Amino acid sequence: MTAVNPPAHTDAVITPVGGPTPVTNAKQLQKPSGMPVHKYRGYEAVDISDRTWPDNRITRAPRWLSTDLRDGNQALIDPMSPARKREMFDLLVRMGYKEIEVGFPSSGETDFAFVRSIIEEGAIPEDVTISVLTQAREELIERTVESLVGARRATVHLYNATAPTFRRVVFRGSKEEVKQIAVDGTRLVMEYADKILGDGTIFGYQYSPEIFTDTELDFALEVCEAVCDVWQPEEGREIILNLPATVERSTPSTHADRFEWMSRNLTRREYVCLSVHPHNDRGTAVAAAELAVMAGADRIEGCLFGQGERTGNVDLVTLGMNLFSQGVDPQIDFSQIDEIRRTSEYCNQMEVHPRHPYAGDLVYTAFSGSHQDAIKKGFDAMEADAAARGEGVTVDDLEWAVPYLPIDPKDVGRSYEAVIRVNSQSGKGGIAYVLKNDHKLDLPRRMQIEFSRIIQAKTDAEGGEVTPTQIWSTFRDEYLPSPENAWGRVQIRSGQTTTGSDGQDTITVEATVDGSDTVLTGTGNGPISAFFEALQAIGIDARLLDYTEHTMSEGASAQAASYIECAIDGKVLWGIGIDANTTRASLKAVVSAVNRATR
Ligand SMILES: CC(=O)SCCNC(=O)CCNC(=O)[C@H](O)C(C)(C)COP(=O)(O)OP(=O)(O)OC[C@H]1O[C@@H](n2cnc3c(N)ncnc32)[C@H](O)[C@@H]1OP(=O)(O)O
Ligand SMILES: CC(C)C(=O)C(=O)O
Ligand SMILES: [Mg+2]
Repeated sequence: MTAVNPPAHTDAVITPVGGPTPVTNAKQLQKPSGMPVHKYRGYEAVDISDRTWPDNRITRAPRWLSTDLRDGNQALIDPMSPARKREMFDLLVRMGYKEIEVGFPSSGETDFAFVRSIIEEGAIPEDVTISVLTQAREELIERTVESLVGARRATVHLYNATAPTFRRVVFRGSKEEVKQIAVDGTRLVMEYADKILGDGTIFGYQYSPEIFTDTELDFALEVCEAVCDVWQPEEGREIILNLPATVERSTPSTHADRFEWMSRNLTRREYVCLSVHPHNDRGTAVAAAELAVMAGADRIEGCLFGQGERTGNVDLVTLGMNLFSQGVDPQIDFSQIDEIRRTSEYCNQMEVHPRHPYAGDLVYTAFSGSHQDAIKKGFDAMEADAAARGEGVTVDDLEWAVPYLPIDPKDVGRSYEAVIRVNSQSGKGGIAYVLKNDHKLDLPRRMQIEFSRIIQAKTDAEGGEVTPTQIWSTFRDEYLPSPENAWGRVQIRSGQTTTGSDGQDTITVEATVDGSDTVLTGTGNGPISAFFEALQAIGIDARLLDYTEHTMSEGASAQAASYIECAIDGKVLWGIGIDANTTRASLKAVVSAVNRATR
């Protein structure tokens, strides 16, 4: 039998002659979109076939700069008020950022006053460098430097666009003229810093060829070199060259090629701090930053949760946590990620998406059955591994190995509560996890299956999520009805077992059966079989299929949980009993199953 491909761009569906299954070739079914692709062209690759970055590994944290208060702030619908700016600044300091871009002081009074306030109020720790951005225009540079008076460590960051369209459209100048803007700007920064700032300020300089991503590489290099000629970097006098993906335009790999090329070709490289500043227009800023570091970048600029112009700056939280999850200390404290998120949401007046990596509400939650099953097994295996390692070893001492959870949610201050949530996509593992985690009940596998069918019926009927509280109340009602809400034929009040010289157990149980007080007696080779015999007297034919028990806590008052699988009048059912005494627990489990059989 041969399937014949249909001509391209037709709706044809191939139906092999005589074949039972119609075959569709999805590729052949795709059609031109009709969108104006002719308006765009591919990004130019870099001639660097001997690239080395793919073999590099990131083994330590890069230098970080948070630009939440500048690039993040300039992109907000409502820029931060002074109070919100201060909250953000204090948060960044608490988290451990040592380089913080605090604003664009020449933009107006708000930013200028904010910079003054953190300097004058002593809010900047000794080891934190603040930086401020300016265009390469003299009056703006002067005002910018003025804002820094009294700062212990401060960097002026100067930018001008260098890409062809910007040369033509914005500056309406030649390459030489655009380079001159950067050169003159650098000189002016140095002159004003000399004039305005005293010796008490450790002064640094950063230059960004804006739109680096669309700038010819050799021209970007030429401008950076010209800027270095003015600043004269040397031992103890670094220059930060920040190569921004002002608009993200290429794959992260091409971006990395450009970084490797720049890193190789810069003279005075050892005195240059090469910095990457990716925006997220293609949705790949995180990868672009990581690959740029592999390609030689020393420093990353970004914002918490990817705030910033358009699609945002690169997300510093994801980058830091990516390192953490690989066993590399990000040197930033993310251990209270919800507090970081709340503060950031307050300052930016924008919500973090529930699926945001590491921080979203749902990112440590599994709804689906197979995920829940694997997660529960993962937690169980880690506990078993810790126990096997001996006294005092806990799960926290082991390498994290829970499926579907890239990190331990506890490490970022999350509880395990939300790890498993139950809806119509869930299976037994998730429900069993909730019972074990919240109520210390470790259900046997077949009982998990039985109870998950009960929950499944509920989710199918009602839709939506079943909360842990609802799971527990359904479980209690089904297997462990309280005396106040008792239902079923049999309720036991007390029981006694005696063992005869022949080894047989005789049981006497005071019970209420069908509403009447009764004493049931029976004999067997154990209390359970004796109880089964006693039940025969009231017409219940029960047979034990499986039995398991475990303690629920430690200490003298420990409760035990017994699980019993019985065949009762042709039905196979589980029951559970909880009691400090294991025999009583197992009798209660039998009653639980018996009552369910007739419910
Ligand atoms: C990619 C980035 O994120 S860059 C940072 C962007 N952030 C901001 O712009 C926020 C703060 N900015 C502001 O508040 C204002 O832009 C100000 C107050 C600084 C300046 O405002 P204005 O004086 O009105 O100028 P405006 O910003 O519109 O810039 C236009 C002029 O500056 C020139 N210019 C733009 N960027 C630069 C630069 N980096 N260096 C030198 N000149 C520049 C333009 O060519 C234009 O010149 P022209 O008037 O001769 O045509
Ligand atoms: C000012 C520069 C660094 C910038 O924010 C950008 O180019 O995105
Ligand atoms: Mg930017």
